[in-house]
Amino acid sequence: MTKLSVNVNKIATLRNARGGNVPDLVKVSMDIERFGAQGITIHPRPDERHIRYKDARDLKKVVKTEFNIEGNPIDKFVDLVLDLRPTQVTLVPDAVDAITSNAGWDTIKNKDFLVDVISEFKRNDIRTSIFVDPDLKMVEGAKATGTDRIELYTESYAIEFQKGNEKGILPYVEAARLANELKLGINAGHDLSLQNIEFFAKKIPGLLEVSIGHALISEALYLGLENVVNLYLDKLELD
Ligand SMILES: CC(=O)[C@@H](O)[C@H](O)COP(=O)(O)O
Ligand SMILES: NCC(=O)COP(=O)(O)O
Repeated sequence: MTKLSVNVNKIATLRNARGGNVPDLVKVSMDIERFGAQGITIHPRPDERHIRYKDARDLKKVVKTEFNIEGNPIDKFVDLVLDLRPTQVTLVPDAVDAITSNAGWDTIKNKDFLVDVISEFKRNDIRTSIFVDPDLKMVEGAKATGTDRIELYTESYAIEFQKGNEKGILPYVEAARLANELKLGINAGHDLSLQNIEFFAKKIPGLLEVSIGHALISEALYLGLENVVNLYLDKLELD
């Protein structure tokens, strides 16, 4: 079975828009676990525009399922992860000013760096995953870094699926087959949604975990809006 780890970055984005604590990230994360999700993912970025480093510390105290912290392993991030020891760290090579993650690692060019940082996390009993495009050379390169898992970067699959092109899955199937042969665990994420997740999970052999945030939180809004609008209307029916 594939585990669902919910990325709560967008809850923090909404909270930060007003400066208070609504919605309460810790409560929402605990509720998400209560509703059955098997993990909570956060991706603190250097500018802390959504998840703050303090959020990571607060969540560590309450998350009972798998806690996955994603990010570019700059010193500050590495220190945070070594201090909190989440279940899993996912290394993502994003630029400081990236709007969102937009590429996987070049696991060949960055091999020495990745070997160092991954071995440090593994010495501390933290499972490692690295974000990669569905490219066989990058999957082979990932194996050479010593990582436990890869996270397949699914944006191009999501774009192709949206256009009705199911063949967009093919590079992912090939990459997953190779990862299975190499005994690398397989995670996946980015732009997965209620529309495209079922086909992806059905086609990818050995898919261990998906982390989903942007679409899932948006879908929660859409699917909850009618209920909430009606709750307000009930309150306003005063006579
Ligand atoms: C690695 C990945 O694809 C996600 O972590 C994504 O980058 C979410 O980050 P944002 O919420 O900042 O877009
Ligand atoms: N690792 C991917 C992730 O955590 C969520 O990505 P997205 O669903 O917000 O695109």
